[in-house]
Amino acid sequence: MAELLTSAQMRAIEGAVIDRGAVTGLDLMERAGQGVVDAVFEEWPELARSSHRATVLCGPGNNGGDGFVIARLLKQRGWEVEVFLYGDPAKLPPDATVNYGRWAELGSVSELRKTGAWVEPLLQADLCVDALFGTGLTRPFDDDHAEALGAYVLEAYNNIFSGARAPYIDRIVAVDVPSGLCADSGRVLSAQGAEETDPTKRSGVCFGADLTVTFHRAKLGQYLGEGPELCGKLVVADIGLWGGVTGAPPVRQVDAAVLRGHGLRPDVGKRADQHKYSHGHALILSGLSGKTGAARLAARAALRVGAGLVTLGTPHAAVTEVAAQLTAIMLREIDTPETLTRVLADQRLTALCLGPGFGIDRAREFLPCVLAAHRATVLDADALTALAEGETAFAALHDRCVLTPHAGEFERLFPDIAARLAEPPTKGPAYSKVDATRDAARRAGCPVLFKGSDTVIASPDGRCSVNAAVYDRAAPWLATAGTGDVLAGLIAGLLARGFAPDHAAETAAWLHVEAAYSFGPGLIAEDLPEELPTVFRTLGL
Ligand SMILES: NC(=O)C1=CN([C@@H]2O[C@H](COP(=O)(O)OP(=O)(O)OC[C@H]3O[C@@H](n4cnc5c(N)ncnc54)[C@H](O)[C@@H]3O)[C@@H](O)[C@H]2O)[C@@H](O)CC1
Ligand SMILES: Nc1ncnc2c1ncn2[C@@H]1O[C@H](COP(=O)(O)OP(=O)(O)O)[C@@H](O)[C@H]1O
Ligand SMILES: [K+]
Repeated sequence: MAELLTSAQMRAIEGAVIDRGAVTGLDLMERAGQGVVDAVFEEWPELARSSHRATVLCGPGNNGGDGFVIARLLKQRGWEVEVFLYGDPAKLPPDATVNYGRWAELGSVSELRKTGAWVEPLLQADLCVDALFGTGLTRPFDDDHAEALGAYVLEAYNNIFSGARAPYIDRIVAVDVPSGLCADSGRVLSAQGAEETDPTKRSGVCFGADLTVTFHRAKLGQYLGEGPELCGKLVVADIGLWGGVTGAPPVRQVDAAVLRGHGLRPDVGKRADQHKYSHGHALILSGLSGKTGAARLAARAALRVGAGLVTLGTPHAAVTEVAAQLTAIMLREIDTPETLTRVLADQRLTALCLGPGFGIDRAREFLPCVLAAHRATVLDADALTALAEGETAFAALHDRCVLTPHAGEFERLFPDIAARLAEPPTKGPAYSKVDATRDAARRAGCPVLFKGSDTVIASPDGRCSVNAAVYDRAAPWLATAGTGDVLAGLIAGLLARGFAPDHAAETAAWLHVEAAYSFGPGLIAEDLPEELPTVFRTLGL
């Protein structure tokens, strides 16, 4: 189980190990610098074969200290190295001061000025080392430097609005975090109101990288928001620290190990002595005629993920349409909330799914009855919109519900939280999608799965995980109509099987991306459930 750390958690882990006298900050800085050099040669083996030219940009804190170590290690290999410092050498923290001194015996340090004298060497370098700011970034670049950096970053190499990159610098490695990116939120810090005077400052300035080498554990901001794109590729270097987060629940990265813990074991959690009713019965409520596709997708996903039985609760007018397209999935006519209440008297129905293609008016009508049933329930799509309208319905949410909003639905459900998340981040650590989802889950009293390529799942007690489809798990072809309905169905199927709501959400989100990744480009929503058997087999589940 991988924990994703905040800056404060990383500092606490480092501090605890140093306090025990097991290692010094200087040792850690040396290992960090070495870790970056090793990762650079691993990524670009051509650089290891002979000496080259590097420009190292150092900042005023320990990130800059790492930069001085890297400069020295490269110089010792015969490289031509130019070092620029942003800040006053007299104000460097102690370990960075030591490494500044060690470097000063080998080469000079120029001031990183607004004049941009550093831009020319940077353009000619084979490697640019960004050691300006790491986990200590607390505010956006100061105006004068932002001007120089901004002009350069935006125009010459990394246009963060269009994502276009000019091919000026071959290789940029970020030490720990791309400078300008908040390590906790994955957001680029920007000056308040800057966009009013200068549109190029709207998203702030960040030094995007081809490779980011972080230490001990990945940081949250490397998996959220703009983080993955700006990090390029992410490598975690072991610098001999140990220990994890204490106190508050850590944010975990969902992975196969987490899933096994949730019950998705080699037999997919099923035993030979069990029968279909041992694996639960999911009821997916379908929309009206012409709108039944979403619920059918969800139902198929629920069945594929292992629910013993799946029934589509279908309005009378849509029965023929739905019946024509079902085989293993069962059908039950449900026209009114009263009928639903009668159907739910059968306690073998272990999970419900309301929302996909259901229609907002009908969702409004059915929601009270669905919530009153106190079953494990996924609320998605139209059910979320209906939920956002009524305080009574919201108050009826219980801890066996799972809410699965995309950004638009999240804004409708939690307007104040969404507004806070939308504010330009001017200070680090900035309010993040993790913070927002945790706040939402606390208010709702049930797990919330906030969708996106950086899906966040939070529970009311603060437990939280991230299922990010980024780096080597990127599956942008998931952004196609109906994939959200499949996700709702996967959660419903797992709830039916008895998974706890947060475990069902995590497991479903992970399988959803695995299935998309396994299928590849060209994917449409229908393909996702059909890809699950391959995913299970590949994983040895
Ligand atoms: N925590 C750890 O265990 C380790 C940390 N190391 C390095 O230390 C870094 C953290 O060091 P620091 O906490 O000193 O933080 P940073 O080096 O990231 O920067 C903090 C300094 O920059 C200033 N600052 C922040 N935002 C600024 C802005 N916009 N303009 C001008 N100045 C600004 C702060 O006032 C402070 O002086 C990590 O990112 C990593 O590179 C490594 O040496 C290895 C171990
Ligand atoms: N770029 C992306 N990378 C990975 N997953 C994505 C991306 N864009 C969307 N998704 C996922 O696809 C699904 C889309 O759901 P949703 O927006 O509800 O669509 P729909 O209503 O059409 O089913 C979500 O699970 C979301 O996390
Ligand atoms: K950096």
